[in-house]
Order: sequence, then structure tokens, then C-alpha cells
Amino acid sequence: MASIPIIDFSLSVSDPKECARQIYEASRDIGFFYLKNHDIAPELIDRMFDCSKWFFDRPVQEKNQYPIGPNNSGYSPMKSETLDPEHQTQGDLKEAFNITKKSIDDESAKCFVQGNVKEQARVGTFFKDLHRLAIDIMKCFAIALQVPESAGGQHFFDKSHEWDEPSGTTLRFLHYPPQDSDPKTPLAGSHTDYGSITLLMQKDTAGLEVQASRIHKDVPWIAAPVIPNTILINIGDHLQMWTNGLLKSTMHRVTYNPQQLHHSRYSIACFIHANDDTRLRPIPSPLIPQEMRAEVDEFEAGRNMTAGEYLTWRLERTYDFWKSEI
Ligand SMILES: O=C(O)CCC(=O)C(=O)O
Ligand SMILES: [Fe+2]
Repeated sequence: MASIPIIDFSLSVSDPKECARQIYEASRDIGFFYLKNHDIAPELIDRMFDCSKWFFDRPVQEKNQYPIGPNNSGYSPMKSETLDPEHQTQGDLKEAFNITKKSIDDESAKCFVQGNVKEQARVGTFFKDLHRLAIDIMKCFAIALQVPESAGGQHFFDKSHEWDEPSGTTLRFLHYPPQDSDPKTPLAGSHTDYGSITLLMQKDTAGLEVQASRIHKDVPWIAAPVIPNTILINIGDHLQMWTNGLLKSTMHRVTYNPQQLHHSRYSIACFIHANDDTRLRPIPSPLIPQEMRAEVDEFEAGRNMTAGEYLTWRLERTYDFWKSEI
């Protein structure tokens, strides 16, 4: 059965081609991989989980001071997002706080750290560190996909993922509160991520599950356990569209392990998106099939959109506030 590989990211310095090969294979086969020996300081990650717990422990009126809206920053309460609207009977059993590149210095981000500006700066550093790591990972894709030098070579993705350009890139803190009994719905419904790649940090409580095949719908879901000192990376819809389905934007969801029903689960996701004006059409690479693959059909709508339009299109389908505005 497919499993999620662990890739040693120190290879990106010592043997970039080998690193690119391993990342490419994992992204083609399962769409998920763990990175060890990345350069994000473990103390910083721990600190961010502390911030997350402090925030989610606050009374709901306080958390709701900056509710999420069309700019995709701020607080989304329990059940306000439904990641799998076709199958879910209730919204996701999670609460979240989003920080975007634009909101990082705002009052909303300050509210997340209860007014502590030093902590707010630390959150900003963390976000930028993750973005830098993401650019290094994207370089591996450009190497593996043999993007011609004339199109930018290994730096092909740099210009479409600039920190200073408007994009949907978002840092998201998630909290799945304990349940009294086994909920009949997943805590986060099945979905694919909307951007280029996602960097996910989990702590203590497992629950993430991954569908190992997009083609064979009956394959079992496999667990993506918490592996200390790793960051879990997954491919998002942009990369699937850019590669005409060669790389996989894999379905995933969050369920509770009954043994951990009474524990809170915390995770932190950094969703990396291309600049808003980036097209989602196949990129220059000799490896990308010209024929559209069946499993990419469902993303057909995105092919005529920019990255920014695609994000809006996906968010409109999952958030209550958007539905009530229509
Ligand atoms: O909390 C997790 O582990 C995963 C969350 C997730 O998949 C998402 O927010 O897109
Ligand atoms: Fe996700």
C-alpha cells in the first residue's frame, strides 16, 4: 500500500538533483511527503503552537473580534467552513485563525497574540521562514520537471511566488476541540488544497488522513501521523493544473482516532499560493503530458482562471459568510 515518504531536505544542499527526484516521485505517487532537516527552528514552531493555544482558549466573543471575510484573514468559528459541501451534513468541527501577507501587521494579527507586538513580529518571522522554505521546495519541482533555462530553469517558480506580490498565501492556525462522542462527520471534510503547496505542522494529536489514489476511489484512506521534527508537505491544485495532472493534489480530511477523542488537536498550515495574476495552465516542461488526464477534469473550471480567481471560486463554496452574502 502507498505510504507517505520522509525526505531529508539537507539533500537540497548536498545533492539537489537527488532531492528533486525524491520530491517529484512522492508528489507524483501520493502528493504528500514529510520533510526532515528543514531549517525552521523547532523552538519557533513550539512557540507558535503555544500562541495558537493561548488564542483558542480565549472566550469566543474575543476571538470573533476580527471575523473572517472575503479577504480570507481573521477568525472562523466552529462549523463555519464546510470543506466537503457535497457530503457533509454539518460544518467542520474546527475553529481557525488566518493571517495573510497583507494582515500580518494589522490589528487582526495583533488580536491573535492578545496585543503582544513582539509575539506578532515572531509570527511574521515564522510566516516568512515558511515562505522561504516553500520557495526552496518549489525549486526542486522546477529541477525535476526540467524547466528549460530559457523559461527560468530552477528559478521558474520564483517570480510567480514573490512575497511582495498579492497572492492567497495564508498562515492558518487550526484547533479541533475535544468531542464527547465519536462525531459522525469528519472534523474537516475531504478536500484538496487550493494553492501550489501546503506546509503542515501537527502537534501531539493525530487525525489527518490522505486518499492514496485519486483514480481508484475505493482505496483506503491512510493516516498521516505526527512525526516529530518534520513538516508535512502536500501538493495543491495549482501544481496539479500546471502539470496537467502529473503531480497530484491529493484528497485529505481530518477524523478523530477514538482513543484521542477527548484531546484537542492543533495544527498549523501555511498555504502557498501563486501571485494572484498567475495563469493555471501547463508550464514549460518536457515531462508534462499534453493530453488532459481524466482526473484533472474536475479542475477544468480553474484552467481559464488566474490563481486569485480560483481561490475566490473555491472559498465561495465552503464558507458560510460567503453563502449568506449571495
Ligand atoms: O489540520 C490538519 O491537519 C489539516 C488541515 C487541512 O487540511 C486544511 O486546512 O486544508
Ligand atoms: Fe487541506
